[in-house]
Amino acid sequence: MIDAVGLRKVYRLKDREVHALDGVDLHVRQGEIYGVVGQSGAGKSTLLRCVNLLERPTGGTVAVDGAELTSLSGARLRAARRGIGMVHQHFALLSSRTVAANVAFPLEIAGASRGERRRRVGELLELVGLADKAKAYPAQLSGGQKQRVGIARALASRPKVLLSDEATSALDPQTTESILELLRDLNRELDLTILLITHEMDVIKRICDSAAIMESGVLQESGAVLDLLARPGSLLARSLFPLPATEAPDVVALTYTRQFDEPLMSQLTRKFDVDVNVLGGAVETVSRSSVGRLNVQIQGANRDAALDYLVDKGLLVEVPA
Ligand SMILES: Nc1ncnc2c1ncn2[C@@H]1O[C@H](COP(=O)(O)OP(=O)(O)OP(=O)(O)O)[C@@H](O)[C@H]1O
Repeated sequence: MIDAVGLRKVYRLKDREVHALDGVDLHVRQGEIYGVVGQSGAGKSTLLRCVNLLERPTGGTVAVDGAELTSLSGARLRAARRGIGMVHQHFALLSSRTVAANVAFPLEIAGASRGERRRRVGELLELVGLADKAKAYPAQLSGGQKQRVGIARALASRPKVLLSDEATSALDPQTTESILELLRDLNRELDLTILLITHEMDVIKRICDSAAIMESGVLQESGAVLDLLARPGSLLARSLFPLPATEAPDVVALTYTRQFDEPLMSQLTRKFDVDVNVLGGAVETVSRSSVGRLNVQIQGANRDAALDYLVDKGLLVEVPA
């Protein structure tokens, strides 16, 4: 749905150049939620702005829903952009307009009739759970409600793709949770493809199907979240499930990305006569799958056979960092 190839963006300042994007390949599939995570200055916002051509990349190509945006300009680019909605960290609402008028704004620009606008705004406010706030002004809303208005406005022109620029980072944890749930619901109900940028690992854990880790204008790793977690040395695994440092002997870091019906640890003890001691880690639901990453001390004469058994069962067995 989104294919960016070899994206580069260079800002030329008086005394130096900033390579904000340094050869980014990004492939977002139809209907998925894709999260790009990285620290401040990594290039996330630049990437988002280059995907919808709010900024023209210095090099590379961007195609969204089959249209190569980098080869378009003027009216044709504006038309293609209507298929891409965007939500912002600080909501970007017009304070002098009511909630309904904010949501209607892109429809006015697109030349929709008054009746059409009224009908569509009603549908959109219903969709984001704000049907009773149509006549309120932004200043009368909570942060979460403002973001719901931002999302309704972004969906006004029925885009297939939604770009989210840190949509939850100005919100408290509970409100964040409800906005993430809304994004997940919209993704499923409308088959909406969502590309979001965030510095919060939790956002990746909660709603993303795929993810990329960005640093210094480069995607360091990218792919389906569960595939990345199962990869040896995965940065995403280390960031989502940090394991405490340990000095204890014979410890392995175990990662698994599915639920096991059998009690693996007690099987190990029984089958191989080893001592098993879970020292730390976490088990959580990620991408609708049970994911565990644990530091486990395994000791005994048959330790190697026990580790081979875990590998055969599909667990990733690593020496902890
Ligand atoms: N208009 C601009 N002119 C010059 N440099 C810029 C411009 N926009 C971004 N940069 C630089 O490009 C790099 C990437 O910035 P970008 O805002 O994309 O990062 P980010 O990961 O989104 O960070 P944050 O989370 O803080 O927004 C930074 O070094 C930034 O200073």
